[in-house]
Amino acid sequence: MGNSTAPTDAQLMAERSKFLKNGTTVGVTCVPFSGGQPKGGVDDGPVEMIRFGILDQIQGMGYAVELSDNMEKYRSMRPANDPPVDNLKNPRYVDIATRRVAEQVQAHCKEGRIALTLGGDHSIAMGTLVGSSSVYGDDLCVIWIDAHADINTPSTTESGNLHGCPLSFVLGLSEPSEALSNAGLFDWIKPCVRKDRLVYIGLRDVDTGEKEILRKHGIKAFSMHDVDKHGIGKVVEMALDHVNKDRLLPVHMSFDVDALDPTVAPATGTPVRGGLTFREGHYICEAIAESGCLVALDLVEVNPTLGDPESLRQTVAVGCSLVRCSLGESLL
Ligand SMILES: NC(=[NH2+])NCCC[C@H](N)C(=O)O
Ligand SMILES: [Mn+2]
Ligand SMILES: [Mn+2]
Repeated sequence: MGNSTAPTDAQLMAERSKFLKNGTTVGVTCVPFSGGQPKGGVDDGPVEMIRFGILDQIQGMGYAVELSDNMEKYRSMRPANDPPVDNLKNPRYVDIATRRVAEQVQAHCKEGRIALTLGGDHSIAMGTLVGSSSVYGDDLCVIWIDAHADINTPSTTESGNLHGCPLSFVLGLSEPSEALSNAGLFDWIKPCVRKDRLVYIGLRDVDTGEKEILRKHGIKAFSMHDVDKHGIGKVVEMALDHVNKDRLLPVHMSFDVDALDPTVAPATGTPVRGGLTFREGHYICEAIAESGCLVALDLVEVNPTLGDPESLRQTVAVGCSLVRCSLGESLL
């Protein structure tokens, strides 16, 4: 008693608000990019969310908004000739675009802004995680909300779509193949996220090769089965306990809208039945906001061209609302 070295509640509270205080500015990077998978339209995600008013909504919550420029640049980055390397599709396009994302996210994090990235397909997380981890280093915790594990390596991916692979790159799970290194692709991505600081929520469509990877590396995952079994409140608590026991470390949340049930977010490229309800998705975002640890947020895979106008409106609206909740909108 008295001379205990454990931090007091007041110290913990002060530490906890650290990131939020720094983050009174939200640094937004819009990435109209679809090269990580075959369906066009996901590149219209950011502009639809902006049209829906996401930037004004964030400002309305009292944040300053700093918008990275040149969002249209991403479309013009597509190389004229981009044949597959090792079965990976559009490898040069994904390489160059995600490299740009990394620079933009890094710049926001360096300034102490909350880095919000609007996608685009999930391959862009190669860039967002390189960017945030370049500033927060080993401390960075990654909470990946998704129906999919997105942890295929260039040798396990069956589809060759790089939106199914970003985590294997940032975790450094495979040596670059000869073909990739000869082409000089993705050599700028060094292992930058710790395996024990990654946790998933929402999984329900995981490839056989990915299951092996998760098992082999002891990566923690809460599937929809776990959500049903324990309830979302307990699952989020266990997920945070796993990566961030004292709630003192910076958190990067990467939210794939297909984690939600297709009845809640229909306009997305790889929908899977049996997903998170509207409230479960929002609960996760609220709990992360409440932790005060959020330093970076990706909202990806909104594809406004899939489905009817009502599916589009519904998906864009839910995407914007997840972003606002992650920034604390619904906390009292
Ligand atoms: N970000 C996503 N929606 N990823 C879906 C990935 C699906 C599949 N596992 C693949 O690697 O192709
Ligand atoms: Mn997904
Ligand atoms: Mn994903």
